[in-house]
Amino acid sequence: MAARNGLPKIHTVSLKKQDGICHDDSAPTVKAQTIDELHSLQKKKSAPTTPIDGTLSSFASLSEDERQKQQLQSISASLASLTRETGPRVVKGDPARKADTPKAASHDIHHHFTPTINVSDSSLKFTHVLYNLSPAELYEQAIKYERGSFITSSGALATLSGAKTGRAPRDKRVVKDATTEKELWWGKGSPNIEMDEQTFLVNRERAVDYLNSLDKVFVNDQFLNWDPQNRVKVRIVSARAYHSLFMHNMCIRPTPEELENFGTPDFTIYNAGQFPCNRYTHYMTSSTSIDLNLGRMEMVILGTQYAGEMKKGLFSVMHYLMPKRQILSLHSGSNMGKDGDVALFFGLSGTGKTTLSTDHNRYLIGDDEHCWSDTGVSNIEGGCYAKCIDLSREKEPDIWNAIKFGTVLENVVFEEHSREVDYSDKSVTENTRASYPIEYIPNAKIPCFGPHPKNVILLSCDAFGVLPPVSKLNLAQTMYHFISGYTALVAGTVEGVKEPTATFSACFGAAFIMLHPTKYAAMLAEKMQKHGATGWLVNTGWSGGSYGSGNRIKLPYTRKIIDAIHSGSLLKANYKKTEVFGLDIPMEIEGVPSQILDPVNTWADKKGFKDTLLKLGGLFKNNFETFTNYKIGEDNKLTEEILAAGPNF
Ligand SMILES: Nc1ncnc2c1ncn2[C@@H]1O[C@H](COP(=O)(O)OP(=O)(O)OP(=O)(O)O)[C@@H](O)[C@H]1O
Ligand SMILES: O=C([O-])CC(=O)C(=O)O
Ligand SMILES: [Ca+2]
Ligand SMILES: [Mn+2]
Repeated sequence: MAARNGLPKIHTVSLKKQDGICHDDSAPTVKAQTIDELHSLQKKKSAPTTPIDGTLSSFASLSEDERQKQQLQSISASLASLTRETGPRVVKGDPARKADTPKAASHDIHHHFTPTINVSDSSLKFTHVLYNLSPAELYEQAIKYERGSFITSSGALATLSGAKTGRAPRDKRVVKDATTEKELWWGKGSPNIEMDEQTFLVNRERAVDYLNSLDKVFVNDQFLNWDPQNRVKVRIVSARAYHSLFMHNMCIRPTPEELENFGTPDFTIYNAGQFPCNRYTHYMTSSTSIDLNLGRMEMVILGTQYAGEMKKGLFSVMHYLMPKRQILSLHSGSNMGKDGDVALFFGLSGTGKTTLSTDHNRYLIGDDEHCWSDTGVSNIEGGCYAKCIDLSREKEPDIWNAIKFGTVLENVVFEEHSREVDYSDKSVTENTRASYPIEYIPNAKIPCFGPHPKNVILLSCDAFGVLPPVSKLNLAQTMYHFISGYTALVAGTVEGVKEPTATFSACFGAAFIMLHPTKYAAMLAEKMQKHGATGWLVNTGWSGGSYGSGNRIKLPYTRKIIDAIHSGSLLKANYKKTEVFGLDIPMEIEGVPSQILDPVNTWADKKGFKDTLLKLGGLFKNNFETFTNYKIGEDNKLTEEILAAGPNF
């Protein structure tokens, strides 16, 4: 019975057949003749999408081939650099896949590209374009080619953003030309650090040549702004699947029909973040440079892979484009009640926009960037970007549940084997983040727009612990606090107790505004007045003492406060005025211990409270000095009222 190699011979004839009953559970064999053929069966070709309504579309008369050709030409034009004046020879698909090699693919597509005068090796090379890939395809790209990409136990894609785990505002530059010199806010306090057109082109060339040197680049064609009248078409060219998936989540995703008719983008990002800028280049002060050119409508990213630069770079562009159309751009979250009452949540990073706008009892319009036009509020984005340090299922269930397949989880730490994320782990950074499409929140309001706001909530995380948990503001106070844009987060907790430092960031987003803060403030005042919105100041920070002795106000209490604002019940409460800041604070709120509503009650050290209050008041005064010479709105009356609405002592 032994076979030649000494092993027992295997019986291939089923013995079971002999009893007349068929126990054979094997399925029919696959049709494929080879392994390659078998693998080719795994992926079904999707049917080519055709425009739904031919009369509406300018491309409707085009054949599929023609349309594909125009799309590739448009991408090629985006990637044009001096080494290849006509743009690279682009071909769709992953170079690692045999079927995608230029020979087999669209060889007819690039025949019209005549060789350039300066033929270089790069002009002979094809650039493979991975165009608007799906999350599943991007997962595969990330896991195969990008170190640090893993699937977590809930299905999210964990990634590392590299050396930079936050934005680099000091490395962000804006081209100053004849137009922007007049239009933008420059100088002290402004986020717009200048560069010239020539330097921009040097960096652009560096980024584009880097991208063109790669085997493949990712291209996302997407939209900003859910208001159909004011939609902006954006193209993002990047080198990482992580970046492509992040933008897939954060921008508005086009339907197949919208993508077919996309045409030329209004704005293009070249993200060459893995590659540094050249420090011998004029203006460069580090190896990171984020460059915005409003004339060319382009942005170049060198030397940082932090994905938030793309999101917030586009936000800056909206802060330029929208006010030109009398539309106010806002660093705010927004949600809507069952009765259609809309609230805005302003606040600097980490103050609670995402946490508090994501409310199981209300419809989420958006968590971070909005436009307020004559027709109401619209979200700029298609996704949310939540902080996930110390995230808990109990306190933030909707965000917790949104961290699933398709979500990008930046810089989190997970258990090696189970891939269970430890949200309390700050080993990589404290700024761990989750980026997910807005529809991952169960009660998202899609399309993401709503009527004019009823409540405007200014969030401040006061680590000094002297601002009341909630105050009702009049219009002048709302403007004063909007222009001040105060928060005091504590930088790092690693080395024990640290002094809180005050941050003042005009319009709760000085890093993103392009015009002088008073321009946005005037628009906000006008809109709030016209639509009768009420302003509120909510401290999501410390109570019972400054950072170190007090504690952060419990999230469930803040939620109760926000509930009372939404329901209108807080408007009817009894109020008293505070010292120094002159804020109107309620005496009671359902579900919140009354004694915490006046911060002085929570401090054991009363003198310490008063000293800290005066110290913060002084910081506000100092900061506001920059704005005392500016007029806000049409008449001087409002300006005077605003100046008087600050701390008084
Ligand atoms: N009382 C509170 N109110 C709000 N947030 C709180 C409170 N206590 C703790 N937090 C925590 O503070 C953080 C608020 O971050 P959030 O993501 O909402 O910031 P954000 O305003 O959206 O900032 P960014 O613009 O950077 O996205 C969350 O991690 C939340 O869990
Ligand atoms: O841009 C980021 O990194 C996150 C964010 O929303 C902010 O800082 O306001
Ligand atoms: Ca947020
Ligand atoms: Mn933000």
